[in-house]
Amino acid sequence: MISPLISLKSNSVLIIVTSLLLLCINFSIANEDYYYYYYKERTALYSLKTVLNNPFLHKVWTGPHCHFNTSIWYGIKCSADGHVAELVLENMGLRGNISESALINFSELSVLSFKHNYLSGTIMDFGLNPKLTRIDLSGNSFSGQIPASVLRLSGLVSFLLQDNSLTGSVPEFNQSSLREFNLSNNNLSGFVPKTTALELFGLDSYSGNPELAHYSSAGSKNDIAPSTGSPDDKDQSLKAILKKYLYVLDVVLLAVVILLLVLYFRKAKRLKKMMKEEAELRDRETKYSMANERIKGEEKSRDHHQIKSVEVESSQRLSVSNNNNNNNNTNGIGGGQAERGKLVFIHGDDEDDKREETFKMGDLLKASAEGLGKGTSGNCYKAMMEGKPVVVVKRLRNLKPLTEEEFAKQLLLVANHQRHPNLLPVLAYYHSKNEKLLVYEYVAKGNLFNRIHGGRGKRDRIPFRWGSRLTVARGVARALEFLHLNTSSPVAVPHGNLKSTNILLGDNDSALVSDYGLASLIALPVAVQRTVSYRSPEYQSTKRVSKKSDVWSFGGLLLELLTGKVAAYAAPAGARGVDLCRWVHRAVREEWTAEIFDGEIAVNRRSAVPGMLRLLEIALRCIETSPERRPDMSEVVREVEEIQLVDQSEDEDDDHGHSHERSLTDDSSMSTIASGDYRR
Ligand SMILES: Nc1ncnc2c1ncn2[C@@H]1O[C@H](COP(=O)(O)OP(=O)(O)OP(=O)(O)O)[C@@H](O)[C@H]1O
Repeated sequence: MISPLISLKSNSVLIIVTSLLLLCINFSIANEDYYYYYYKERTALYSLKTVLNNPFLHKVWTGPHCHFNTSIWYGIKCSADGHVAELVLENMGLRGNISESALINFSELSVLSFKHNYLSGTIMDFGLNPKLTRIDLSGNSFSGQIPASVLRLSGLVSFLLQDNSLTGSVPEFNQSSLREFNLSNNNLSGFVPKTTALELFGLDSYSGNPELAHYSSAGSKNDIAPSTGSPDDKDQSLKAILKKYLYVLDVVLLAVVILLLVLYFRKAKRLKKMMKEEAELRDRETKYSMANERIKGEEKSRDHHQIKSVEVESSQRLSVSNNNNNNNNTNGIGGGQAERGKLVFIHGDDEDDKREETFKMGDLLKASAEGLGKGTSGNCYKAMMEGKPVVVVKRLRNLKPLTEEEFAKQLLLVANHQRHPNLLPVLAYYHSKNEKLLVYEYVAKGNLFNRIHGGRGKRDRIPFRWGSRLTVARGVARALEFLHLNTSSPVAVPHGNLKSTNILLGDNDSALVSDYGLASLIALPVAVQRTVSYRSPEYQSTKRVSKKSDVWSFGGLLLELLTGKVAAYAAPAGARGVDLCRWVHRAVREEWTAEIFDGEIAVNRRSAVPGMLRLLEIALRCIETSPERRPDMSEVVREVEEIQLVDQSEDEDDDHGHSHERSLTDDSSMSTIASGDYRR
């Protein structure tokens, strides 16, 4: 951006300097001209003084003859630029023979008068006195012809040459400016030319010329001879022409300089503007990227400290005091309708079920948070408050556009479902225009997915044995049964998203099913993405989530428990899964059932095998393609509970006499499963 400005600047400066240099040269030439002409005039005046030889003139014609337009020399007037403009020496009794070239150095001369003296010689050449307007040489003794150069005096007003001894013809004067004209009393001859200018003057102007006829009827053929001039004259005229050109050049150069300056300043202004705009743009970009960075930073810190971001909104608009002890709540939700900005604790209907409101929104806002994971319905954060129980905050997103009342109503349904030992209760919720939060107890042992798949092959992995898996299966079955049978709910709410990451592990491997009841809050397109039940075969035709689709999901969960393989439809982001239903069906069909079970289940426990096969059988019935052929959850619970829970310590025993594979293949149940007779 700067370089064009510099190049423009340097070019312009070069041109300006050159132009100024030329102007200086011109000026010095002009100056030199001035002095040249000044001294030439002076020399001519001195020559004239010598010729005239007049004591008076000798006395007064000294020093500089012109100082600008003033002169101390007698008979001389100067022009503004210090040249002789008038030469008037009248009635002084002057004598002398004036040369023809006596006036050639007076280029500015406009008035010449030597009238009434005794001067002789020929009439001077006026070829280099173009400004002459008045010539009065009357009353002298001039002889010879009237020079043709008088015809070139275009501004001639007065021409008085009477009373001399002139001979020859009258030149063809035709200057329209001519007002006074007298050639009387000379020895002129021929005809007075018939020109418009001369027609103005009568006989008096020609009288006293015996051989001169007043009008030339034939018209004079007097050619105006061009001034031949001396070499010096030629030099003068050349100089005059050169001077004229130099003036023109000066004007042109000056115009160029002005033009360049104008262009330079305009371009500089434009460049300055462009640079300013560019700087502004850069400034804006910097601000924009800084803002972007800031937003990114904010997003990042929101991810890590999500709860903190609520603080801004809450502290601005919301009261942090939360514990609503108002018991006029008929719906079972603590405090009835959520007051704007308050954390609303969810209680059961009866007094016994009242939760202790051990923390407030303010505590939550101050808590340090740790991200647990990004679900499709929102992100989960572990919130650690000082001196308070650790909780999990689920920041909901992709919600249906529900009003606060509708949101509270849906949570009421959840609240009514929550009082079961295998369902993770929602402790509280928070609702504002921009923020919807659910608060849960924190379950330290984590989720079933990590228990099955986490740390495989690592030495510190605690094996997940058959007894624990069966306990989990029972707990989940009971929780689902509870959800499906809950008649107190005005709307039947299937879980809709049953999968191993939504099953948390409490004490003694008790299952805590979470994430239930959210399907009614989430916008449908997102719900389709997240909800495992939507992947059930019948969803393609019915487009509805049902209790039977929950059964299908439960079947899938049992397969995951038994095989230790990740189910593709329920795999969290980043985990690759297999189509467990197809895989297991194939294994059963091809009678390599022994390979179905996770090697870690019961390393060498023969006693566990019947239960495992029984659970596999139940799982296969749950994943029947036709929903009608699937058992309902009550049936499933009964069957799962019939499976004998082997002594936990047996899980750990080593039975070196029987290999795991042999135990399974030897079992007669295998043939039952393979033949498909597990269906009741
Ligand atoms: N109360 C809790 N205690 C401990 N861990 C929890 C608790 N609630 C959720 N988690 C864990 O936090 C993680 C994120 O859960 P979240 O429900 O947001 O996503 P998801 O279960 O992976 O997917 P989806 O949104 O489909 O349910 C999961 O690993 C989940 O097991």
